[in-house]
Amino acid sequence: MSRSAHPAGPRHADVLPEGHYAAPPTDLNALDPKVWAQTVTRDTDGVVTVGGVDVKTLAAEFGTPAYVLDETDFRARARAWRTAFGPDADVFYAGKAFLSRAVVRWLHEEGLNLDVCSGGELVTALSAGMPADRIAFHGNNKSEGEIRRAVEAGVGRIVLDSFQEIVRVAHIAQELGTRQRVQIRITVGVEAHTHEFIATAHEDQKFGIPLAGGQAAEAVRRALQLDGLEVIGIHSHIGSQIFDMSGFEVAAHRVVGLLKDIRDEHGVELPEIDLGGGLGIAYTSDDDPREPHEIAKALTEIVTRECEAARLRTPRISVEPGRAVVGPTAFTLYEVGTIKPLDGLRTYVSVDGGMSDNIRTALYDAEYSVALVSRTSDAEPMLARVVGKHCESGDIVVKDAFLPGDLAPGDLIAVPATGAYCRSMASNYNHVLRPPVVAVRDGAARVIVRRETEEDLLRLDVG
Ligand SMILES: Cc1ncc(COP(=O)(O)O)c(C=O)c1O
Ligand SMILES: N[C@@H](CCCC[NH3+])C(=O)O
Repeated sequence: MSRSAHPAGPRHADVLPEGHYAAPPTDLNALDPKVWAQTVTRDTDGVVTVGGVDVKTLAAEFGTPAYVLDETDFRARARAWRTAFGPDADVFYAGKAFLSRAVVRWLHEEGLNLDVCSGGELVTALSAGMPADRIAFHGNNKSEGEIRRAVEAGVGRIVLDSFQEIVRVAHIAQELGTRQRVQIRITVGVEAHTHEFIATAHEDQKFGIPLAGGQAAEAVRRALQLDGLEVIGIHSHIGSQIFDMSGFEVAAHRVVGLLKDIRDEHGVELPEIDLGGGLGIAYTSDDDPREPHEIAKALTEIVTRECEAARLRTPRISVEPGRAVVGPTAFTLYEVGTIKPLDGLRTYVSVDGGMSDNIRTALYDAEYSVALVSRTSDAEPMLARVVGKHCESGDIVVKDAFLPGDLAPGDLIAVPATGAYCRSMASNYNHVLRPPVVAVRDGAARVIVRRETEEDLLRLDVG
């Protein structure tokens, strides 16, 4: 394919981006290990490889767009979380970030538990052999059918999210002649420093039961009276993509405060607390996430200290990382299509996917980086915006990016750190087919979620 050269992008002061892309990086061919999966490298010929397979081969074999997942990295991160928390704590991978049967098997093998939040996630987990007692079932509006299925399967815990659900789950468990282990999700009133749509511990929102006004204490009071429930602990999840540990500190303080009140009122020391997920990852080189061992140490110390002060036995801690396990392990591989330089503004680089495979930029103003991966280039950087093929001007994948000025149709570019909440929130908008997930390891690539086909679309449309 011929390469049409494009002018080195505009430098108009008004359009220069803030933050990560305020200035072009010194080397556009460099791949920052902070944002790329562990086994990603550039070959001597300039082509990027992952797990020993180069992206040109992947594109030829599986097509584009495709999510390319580094299995070695996924397993390493899962293991790092497991090891960091040790045998006296539990790590529940949050399946909402990305779930497939292969992933469930890897998690099982690496000793993690699983958090699911719908019947669909539950059936995926069970069908891939995750033992039911290692599954936690979440959700603010679980249907009776979902609850029944979870109780029948014998899930390790159901996380109760409302007063109505306390009664509903107790009733179903009794009907099925069992006692369901439950945690009660509370909102501790923390303002997590993250996007408004993904903060979940302030009181004015749909998740959990507020600690404020004694509502959480009342929920525990009611749950303890019901024969169908075994209350094992309190759950708090403060939000997502969080770097600052102070929110967790406040949350732990307030959860332990509730445990103390429960002990004082009922003479019961609940044996478990779950501090949720939400740990941030690097989407760009400006982000500095903490390692699992640092997080484990910090959380364990906070809970132990708070419990000592309250004269409580330290409960078993669990956490639910999703993004921090899978997010960095995948990139989205796109083929460049139309390139449109707009004088004095920027160059629009269209790819063969878009908001249907990554809604996060449109939804949360998320920042991503991007690189040319099918070759290297010494061309001048151009200020670009990577956009999709949807009928929507907000269909932006990477808002501000510097790409080489000689970028051309047919080049492959990749957006790293798309392992979490991209495939799982993918849509069929404009009847665009959802991309496959290709897992790569030790020189071999295999599809773990296949590409949607036109037949799939037509099969759903029953006329
Ligand atoms: C209850 C619960 N646990 C865990 C998670 C996983 O969050 P993250 O992927 O940010 O770790 C979420 C999503 O924010 C959640 O709602
Ligand atoms: N889906 C969100 C996070 C919400 C997580 C679920 N509570 C994201 O992409 O960041």
